[in-house]
Amino acid sequence: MARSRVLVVNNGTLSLKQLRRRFEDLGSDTEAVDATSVPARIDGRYQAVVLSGTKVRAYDLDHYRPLVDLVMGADVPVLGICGGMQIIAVAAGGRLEDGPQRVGGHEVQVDKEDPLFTHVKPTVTVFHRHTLYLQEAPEGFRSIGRSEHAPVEFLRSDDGRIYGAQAHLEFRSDGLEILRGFAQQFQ
Ligand SMILES: NC(=O)CC[C@H](N)C(=O)O
Repeated sequence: MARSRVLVVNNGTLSLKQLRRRFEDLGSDTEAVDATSVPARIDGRYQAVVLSGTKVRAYDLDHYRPLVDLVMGADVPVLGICGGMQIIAVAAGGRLEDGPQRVGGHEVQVDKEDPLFTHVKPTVTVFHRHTLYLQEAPEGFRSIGRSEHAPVEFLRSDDGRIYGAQAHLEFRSDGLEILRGFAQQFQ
């Protein structure tokens, strides 16, 4: 079977290489583009879209409009990592809170019944590197993971096509197993 192709949107993350590498190890080819030069449509060229983390502290939706239009209109699975999840949440009307800086491994309780978490236990340890966080899932989404720091550690659209993770799943073994759960939805 031909390898699936994942479009990795680089929003300025420090860990683009690791993120691409994880999907390549899981059996997909990856193509990286900057947020400002995403294609207008998927047109069957990619089987999934992954949004990397960011460096910014506020999201100018005009800047991200082409990316948001692509994500919302696509017919393939989407995963937003850290700032990538925040872009999706803000575009859907969510509000980000300013928290203390959080860097390192932290425990998160996840909804085991979701296919994203097929390969992990109900409590995972994942790597965080962020300050902003979501207090509430925006309309059309719900939280499928929470911690003592944030009530929305993982986000899922009501139709199950769009996922978000506040943690950098490209690090730590639980993160990789969650990426495996995501990859199984299109591979
Ligand atoms: N690593 C990231 O993607 C950071 C996201 C966002 N800028 C924050 O500080 O929360």
